[in-house]
Amino acid sequence: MFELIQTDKETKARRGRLTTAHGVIKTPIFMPVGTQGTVKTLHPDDLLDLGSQIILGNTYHLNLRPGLDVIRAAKGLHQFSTWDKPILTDSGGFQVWSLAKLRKISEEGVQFANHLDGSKMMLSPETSMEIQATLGSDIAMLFDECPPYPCEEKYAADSLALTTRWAKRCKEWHEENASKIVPWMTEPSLLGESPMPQPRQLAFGIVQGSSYAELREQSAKELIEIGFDGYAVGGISVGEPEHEMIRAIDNAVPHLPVDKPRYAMGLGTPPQMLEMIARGVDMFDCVMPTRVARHGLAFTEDGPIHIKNKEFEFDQRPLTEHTHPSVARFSRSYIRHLWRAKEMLALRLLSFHNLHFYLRLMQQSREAIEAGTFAEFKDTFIARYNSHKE
Ligand SMILES: CNc1nc2cc(C(=O)NN)ccc2[nH]1
Repeated sequence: MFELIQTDKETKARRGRLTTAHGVIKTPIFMPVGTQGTVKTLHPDDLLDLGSQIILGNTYHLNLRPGLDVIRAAKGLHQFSTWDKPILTDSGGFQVWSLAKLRKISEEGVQFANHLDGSKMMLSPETSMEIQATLGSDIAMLFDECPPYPCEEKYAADSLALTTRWAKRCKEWHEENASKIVPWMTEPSLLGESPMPQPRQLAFGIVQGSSYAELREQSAKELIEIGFDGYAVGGISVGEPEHEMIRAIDNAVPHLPVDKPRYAMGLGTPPQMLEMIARGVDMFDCVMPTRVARHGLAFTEDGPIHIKNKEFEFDQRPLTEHTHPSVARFSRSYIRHLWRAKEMLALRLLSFHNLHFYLRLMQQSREAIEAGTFAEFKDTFIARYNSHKE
């Protein structure tokens, strides 16, 4: 599944290829987030124009709305959304913690009041994996407990022990049932040409352990013992300071197998991603590029800019000199006008631009690793990006 192509000499950065049923993914990679089956404001063709190789969907949201019957009738999320390249689905572990109310965690799973109408729902290792199999994602994430930050060591230890027991149940359910439920496994014609000899849904483990080094190591080792196609570092980007986030990666990644992908969940800013790539992380997902676009923020090589600022009133330059041609044709002055006039095109242009910025940064990182210049690329990019910080 994962071929490690090259490891940088000065850092732990690496270049790889992850083969999934719907396509081969070049890493390091950023995954645009399509929580409810769409990357907000963008058409699947926009994502192809941007060079997006894989997008993320959320089990919690899609199970809640439109619900499994609708997804099943459409023969899975690829058919439903018409995105026919790879999809990774998160398991709902994080959303239950961050979104739902009145959570009751038991050995069985998590009971909660959903964020839409407050009615009671339940997610368990088995139901989460069944939802992900019905969605037919290429990569399914195990159902875990994402501990709050900060939390006591005892809580973190008990939580990771639960996550490990749940990981076993996820793996058992997945091995037994995925091939009978994943639409493109029960009906191979849905998949067509695939780079995978025996196309199957991959399953990734999620390392927890909060901010405790020995717990992160323990979680990694227990998940490796169970055996997954890739390993995510979870329970990060949950409100902890940046140095804690980086420490969590330092405490987990060295214990993960070199020949499997590492995925930092829910992360992060351009500098944070480069720091993580230097530590051997291969995959990222974050709502930031599309979410901050909706707040009028555009990423640039000199740090983010708020397009509504007066300084751009007469600025005839494009958002950045390397932005996508379909955005470069518009001036900052025009996009500022659209934003202030509450024109929907502003949201689309800023979302498109920010995703392009993130995906181009990954492309530049892959090229720098290949050229053996990643350390210099990282330091130069971060220095310029932070130089304009007030
Ligand atoms: C935006 N921050 C953020 N942190 C995350 C953590 C997880 C996790 O631990 N899943 N089990 C998932 C998505 C996340 N997004």
